[in-house]
Amino acid sequence: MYEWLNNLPKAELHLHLEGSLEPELLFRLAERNKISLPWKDVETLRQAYAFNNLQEFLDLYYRGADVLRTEQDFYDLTWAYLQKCEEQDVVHTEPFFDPQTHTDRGVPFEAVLNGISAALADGRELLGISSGLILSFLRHLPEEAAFRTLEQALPYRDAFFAVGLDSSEVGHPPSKFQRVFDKARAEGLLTVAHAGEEGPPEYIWQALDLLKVSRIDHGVRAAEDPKLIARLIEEQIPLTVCPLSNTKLKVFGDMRQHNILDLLEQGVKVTVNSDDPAYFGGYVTENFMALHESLGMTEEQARRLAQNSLDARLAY
Ligand SMILES: Nc1ncnc2[nH]cnc12
Ligand SMILES: [Zn+2]
Repeated sequence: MYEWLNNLPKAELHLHLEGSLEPELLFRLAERNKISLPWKDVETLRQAYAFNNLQEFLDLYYRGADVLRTEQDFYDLTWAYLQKCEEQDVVHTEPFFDPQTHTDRGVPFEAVLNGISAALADGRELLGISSGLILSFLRHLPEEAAFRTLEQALPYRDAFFAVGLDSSEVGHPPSKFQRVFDKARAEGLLTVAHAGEEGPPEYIWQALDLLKVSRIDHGVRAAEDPKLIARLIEEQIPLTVCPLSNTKLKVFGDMRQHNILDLLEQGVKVTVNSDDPAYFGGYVTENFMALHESLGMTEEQARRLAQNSLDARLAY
């Protein structure tokens, strides 16, 4: 089944480039940039990947991202991810990057964007993988900081097609960023947002009504609100679901409790994605495989999930 799932052409629509930083590359970049790390080796770092919630993960994710300093680092990070895409028949990807994670440490915005963009261009040319980049704001930071990031990014408007919203969800509702997203849409950008990962269904309503998103990232807590589920089905709003992430961050206690196949059978446009594969134990095929092993996902369901991912693309 693994090979069959691996060979299924698919799109990945929820992937944080910083979350694809494998421990081996993290150590190599630390050495290249002469940064000392608190972990003695790759194995010790991997052992630290045990999380009870989103925040515990984010603390380590931001710590890991500190080894990314130069344009070449961002190129290498993105290129390594694209090689995984090639291995797993991901024919199209719409990754996120979090500029504030880097600019707040003094890394120039241009180094981040140019490194990522150059790798995505090579991915298109050398691997035949189409892509579109999403600039994501960190929701635990103030609205003002998101505005500054958008202003900084607008001169490079052609390098990304949408804005997103990620980081610590609870206590930072989409409404906090309504004006920033209004500005982004006025500039012709599309919008997406993480909502209903740890946060309540109300945050999904806000993402739809206030941020006017084209997709919801995660959205699994929509299942608690029948009216919301009816709307997602009626409007065929895609959810970019990340099964391994949800179990590693204890959104679901166990993969056997995951609701993705129930949502699929109800008619919700769900897709399968890896979120932060270096931290959660697998890329997109491993996420499909977990659904097969724990939920009995059939080949027919896998085909529908893969087709949903191709249908839910926003960048061409
Ligand atoms: N799953 C996730 N939720 C929120 N912010 C994130 N940043 C990276 N991964 C994330
Ligand atoms: Zn995410």
